[in-house]
Amino acid sequence: MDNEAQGELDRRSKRELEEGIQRDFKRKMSYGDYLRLDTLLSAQQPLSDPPQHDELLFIIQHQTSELWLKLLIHELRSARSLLRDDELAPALKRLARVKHIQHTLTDQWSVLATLTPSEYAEIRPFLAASSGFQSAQYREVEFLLGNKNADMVAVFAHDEGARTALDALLHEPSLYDEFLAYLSRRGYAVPPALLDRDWTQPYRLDDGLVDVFAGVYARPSEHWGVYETCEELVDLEDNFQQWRFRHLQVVQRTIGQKTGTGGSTGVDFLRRALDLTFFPELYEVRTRIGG
Ligand code: HEM
Ligand SMILES: N[C@@H](CC(=O)c1ccccc1NC=O)C(=O)O
Repeated sequence: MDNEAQGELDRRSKRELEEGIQRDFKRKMSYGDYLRLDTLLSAQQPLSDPPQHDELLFIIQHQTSELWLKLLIHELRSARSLLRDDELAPALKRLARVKHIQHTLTDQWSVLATLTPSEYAEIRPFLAASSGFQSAQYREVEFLLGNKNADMVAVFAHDEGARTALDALLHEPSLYDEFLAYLSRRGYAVPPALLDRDWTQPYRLDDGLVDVFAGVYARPSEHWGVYETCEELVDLEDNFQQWRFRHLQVVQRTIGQKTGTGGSTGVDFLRRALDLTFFPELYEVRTRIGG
């Protein structure tokens, strides 16, 4: 083999590091420093005894979900505040990202679905009374989207930070409330009762608002930005329901009809969440379209 051929083989088996590549991080911030990986990667503390191989999967599935929920909250808060400032296009940009995060959250169920009922049964006793029902960030997302339920706040009495954050959101307008206020400022005939209501109460369908949306959907080209936002919101609700449904399927295949560690009936309780709707008028208007 000639030298050139030898060199080509070398290049294919090992990549030489370039001169300029940084190697000394004694006095410089490294990748791990910036991302606080020491903290992040020391937060997986399995409890099973004897150690169960699959507990790390269970922990990481939840921790990654909580990280994505953190970003969802960040984006939803920003979208809500942009709407408040009449910045519709930037708000829509935020919602586009929200939808991708939701897809990631839903797709990652397939990883946990590899956990068999027998494997999960080895971990479950160590979970005690803890449950995803106690996810503060999940409730924050629900509140931001408008699924207000004051009873949820008491679940966080043990965690002052979480309780305060959730209680604040309970008292604030949701993303949908801000959209309705935006519509009103733009001259749409949003019923006044929707613009000045008790934000802590669950949102209830309003026929007058269905009329407003019926006008938008009858002539999309005359209401393009609003029409587009309506459809983005429907995508968000659709995605949220897909997550709920995948959760339900994974719960069904791992614990069947068992009651939950959080104290609920389990699958039956979770199935009732599929009846919840964030934006009822945007679904109701569909029955009316096209006569
Ligand atoms: C083997 C996997 C899982 C099982 C068997 C399971 C089971 C359950 C059950 C039975 C409930 C009802 C509350 C209770 O009584 O405990 C519940 C609620 C919940 N779980 Fe899971 N879960 C699993 C994985 C996850 C994951 C990965 C997440 C992601 C963060 C999650 C988030 C939630 C949330 C947010 C609720 C509250 C839902 C609601 O209020 O409608 N769960 N889970
Ligand atoms: N509720 C689940 C337990 C559970 O899944 C869980 C427990 C601790 C931390 C997160 C959990 N995930 C979702 O509910 C069960 O009843 O098996």
